[in-house]
Amino acid sequence: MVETRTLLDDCFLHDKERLRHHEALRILKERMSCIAGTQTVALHEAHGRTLAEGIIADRNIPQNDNSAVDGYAFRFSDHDAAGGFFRLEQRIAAGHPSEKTLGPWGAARIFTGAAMPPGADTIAMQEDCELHDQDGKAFVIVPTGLKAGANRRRAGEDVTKGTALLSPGKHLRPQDLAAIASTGKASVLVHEKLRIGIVSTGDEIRRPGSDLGSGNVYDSNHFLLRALSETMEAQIEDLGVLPDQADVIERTLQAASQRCDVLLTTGGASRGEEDHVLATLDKLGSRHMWQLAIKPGRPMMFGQIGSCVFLGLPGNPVAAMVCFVLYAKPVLSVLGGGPFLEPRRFQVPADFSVARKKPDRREFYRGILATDETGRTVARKFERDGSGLITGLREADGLIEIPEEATSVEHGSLVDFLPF
Ligand SMILES: Nc1nc2c(c(=O)[nH]1)N[C@H]1C(S)=C(S)[C@@H](COP(=O)(O)OP(=O)(O)OC[C@H]3O[C@@H](n4cnc5c(N)ncnc54)[C@H](O)[C@@H]3O)O[C@H]1N2
Ligand code: MOO
Repeated sequence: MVETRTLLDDCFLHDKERLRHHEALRILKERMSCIAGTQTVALHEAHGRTLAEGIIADRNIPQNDNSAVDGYAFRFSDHDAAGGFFRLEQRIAAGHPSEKTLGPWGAARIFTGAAMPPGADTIAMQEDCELHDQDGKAFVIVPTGLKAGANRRRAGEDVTKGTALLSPGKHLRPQDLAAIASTGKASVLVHEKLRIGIVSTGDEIRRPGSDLGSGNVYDSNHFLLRALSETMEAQIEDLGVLPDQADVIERTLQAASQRCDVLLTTGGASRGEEDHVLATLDKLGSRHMWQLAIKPGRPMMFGQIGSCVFLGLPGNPVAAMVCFVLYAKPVLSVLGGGPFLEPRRFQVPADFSVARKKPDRREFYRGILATDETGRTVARKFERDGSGLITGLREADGLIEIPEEATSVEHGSLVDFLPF
């Protein structure tokens, strides 16, 4: 009798037993810590780097009370008695503070950013004032209706002395550099860049610029992963395209693991006998995780060869990018001294529906943000699901995340959107 066998044609049949997304994150969080050293760099070289020291303001910012406008500074309590008629006594430009206290009913010509003279507390904008000359003396007529303290920027109103501005682990953005500069620091302690070796695998893979024979595919993943890694301030080592040969893969990964902090591979993560990356990781090091209950990206693997962290991403480009965003990026951030940088999520109404989704796995669709007829921001789904379709990645603004328990998506229901 011929035995019938249930087809495993749907390779996601066993998602119940697979490691779930949140468990994978827990394992990664538990096992990861900073491995990057530190170095001091000039502030202009610190953009995108990971801060390795805390930044505390050791002075008030701004340092002095100063004017927010070009105009006339006066003592508010003088206004009514003077009938708004002030003697012009001083002229104060930015960078040229005055030590002279305003006399009674006195005013100072003042410019934006200039320190307030002692005694003054309020500034009238020049457009609201009138100049008057009497017996060769200059006066300014200040209108009524201003509030005490108008147009004055207080010392320390941005930051008061002693405030902690930035903590270690911060990925420095342009506005963070502005904040550091405002404290007077010219250099900053940051973490060294991680050395990341990037490997493509597969006999069919060719580098752009070379001829494409029948059955060949250009190496998109190298450029995808390289650029994604560079957003994490990495020092990239291009380990090229390795053939589907166990001995070559073994030799290359073994040697690279001694030089690199992290190895990022793509392809060969699955179970086929031509998929040698998994076997090599098992042989040379240890595997901490493989096969996740997600789509795409299921064959993602994580382990180590010696002290080198190993991130084995699937060969399909969409799966490679999804795995990078979900797992590799937070890991690289932690290794480099930063936080576990999970993607941000916000909820948007779905401008699509899915009649049937398999339970027990988390799915990530390529999502496009659009505006519907009522002006609301909604998420559209790139209509095709294939994990090899770079077009979906190119058109997408981010990923739409559908949780394990969902079995369908209704049009108009709120879905999580993870912007790229
Ligand atoms: N029998 C099964 N087959 C497959 C399974 C499975 O469970 N059972 N899983 C599928 C899933 S899901 C994925 S994802 C892929 C992952 O496979 P690998 O990581 O082993 O990747 P490859 O087989 O080497 O390649 C898959 C696909 O991607 C193309 N590729 C590979 N590298 C690149 C590159 N650098 N640039 C552009 N494209 C690349 C490759 O040509 C293949 O088409 O396995 C499924 N199969
Ligand atoms: O996990 Mo694979 O990602 O779908 O093609």
